[in-house]
Amino acid sequence: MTFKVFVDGQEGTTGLRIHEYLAQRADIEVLKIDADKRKDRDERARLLNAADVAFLCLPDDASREAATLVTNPNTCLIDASTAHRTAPGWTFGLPELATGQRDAIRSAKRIANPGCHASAFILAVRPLVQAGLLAADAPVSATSITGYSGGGKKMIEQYQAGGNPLLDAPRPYALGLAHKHLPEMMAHTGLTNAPVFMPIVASFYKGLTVSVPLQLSSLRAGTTGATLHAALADYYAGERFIRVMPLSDPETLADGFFDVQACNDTNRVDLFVFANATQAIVMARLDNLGKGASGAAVQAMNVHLGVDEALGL
Ligand SMILES: NC(=O)C1=CN([C@@H]2O[C@H](COP(=O)(O)OP(=O)(O)OC[C@H]3O[C@@H](n4cnc5c(N)ncnc54)[C@H](OP(=O)(O)O)[C@@H]3O)[C@@H](O)[C@H]2O)C=CC1
Ligand SMILES: CC(=O)N[C@@H](CCC(=O)OP(=O)(O)O)C(=O)O
Repeated sequence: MTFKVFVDGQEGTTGLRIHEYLAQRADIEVLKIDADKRKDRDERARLLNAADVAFLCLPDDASREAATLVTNPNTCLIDASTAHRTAPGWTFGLPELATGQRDAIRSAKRIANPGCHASAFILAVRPLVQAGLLAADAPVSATSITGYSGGGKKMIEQYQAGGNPLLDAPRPYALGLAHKHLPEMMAHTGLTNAPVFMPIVASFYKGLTVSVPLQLSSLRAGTTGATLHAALADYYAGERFIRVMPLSDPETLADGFFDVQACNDTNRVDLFVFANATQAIVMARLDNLGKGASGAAVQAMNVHLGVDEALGL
């Protein structure tokens, strides 16, 4: 059986990466739009409605517009943008989120995929809230170190043009404390307060790690690093794309330093707990263009179509 797939935004960073995944597949027929028509509303509408699955790899407004163009009840939209991640009628495209999420993705026709920072944060924190180790109203903070491809074509051009010494150093941003991923981070972890979240973009292409610092005394009485680690290991037992790394293991570091790029070119998320007697840091590492975007979108398509979730990478 062959499935027809259209990528709206095929020339963008996420769209191009999805095409690379799809090119390896014998079960997918890619519907291509002519280069000069890629922003033509009628032609996009025609292809969106001809597709079994259409990926939206577009800015938020264009994604919202694309959703209004679909009249074919068979077309399943998988939106990589921020537009629909907490919108009613849309299913969150993170199969590992909770029991039942795969079934929800399988039956949904509107799937909103998580943001890259949000994927890492949610996968690290939700099991701790669900196990009752971290109170839903706890004050949580997080940082994220990300490669510049997370900023899409414009940011990639800036970094690759060279000549701007400001781009040589890591740059914290979203210091208005209102990053666009906060609503999905709250909605899908169960946290009732927005985390204090500071992302940092640095001069490397891709790779991302979210770190969540925790005082053990602020967690459920008696919680240790081992308790946190066991909660994550239990939650993700059997998940092919999630690896819970050994507790506080120096072997997972390179000469004592954490490697933010070690999940690149995979669809994997590595979860870490580093702890001492009083404190812990929970970390989640992924490829922002893999499990953070394009890999996750193809995985959601596979779950929806009921085909093997393997991505061939
Ligand atoms: N990069 C990443 O790591 C991640 C990105 N995302 C999200 O995925 C979406 C796409 O991001 P990304 O690929 O990085 O962005 P890019 O800027 O690299 O690509 C967006 C593409 O959409 C095209 N486009 C813009 N408006 C329209 C329109 N009206 N009709 C058709 N095409 C249009 C652009 O055209 P043109 O080439 O002319 O500019 C561009 O090719 C965004 O919402 C982003 O937030 C999600 C997770 C991670
Ligand atoms: C470096 C950088 O700018 N990264 C982007 C997130 C990329 C991502 O996950 O995308 P969407 O939520 O847009 O889909 C940011 O922090 O806004």
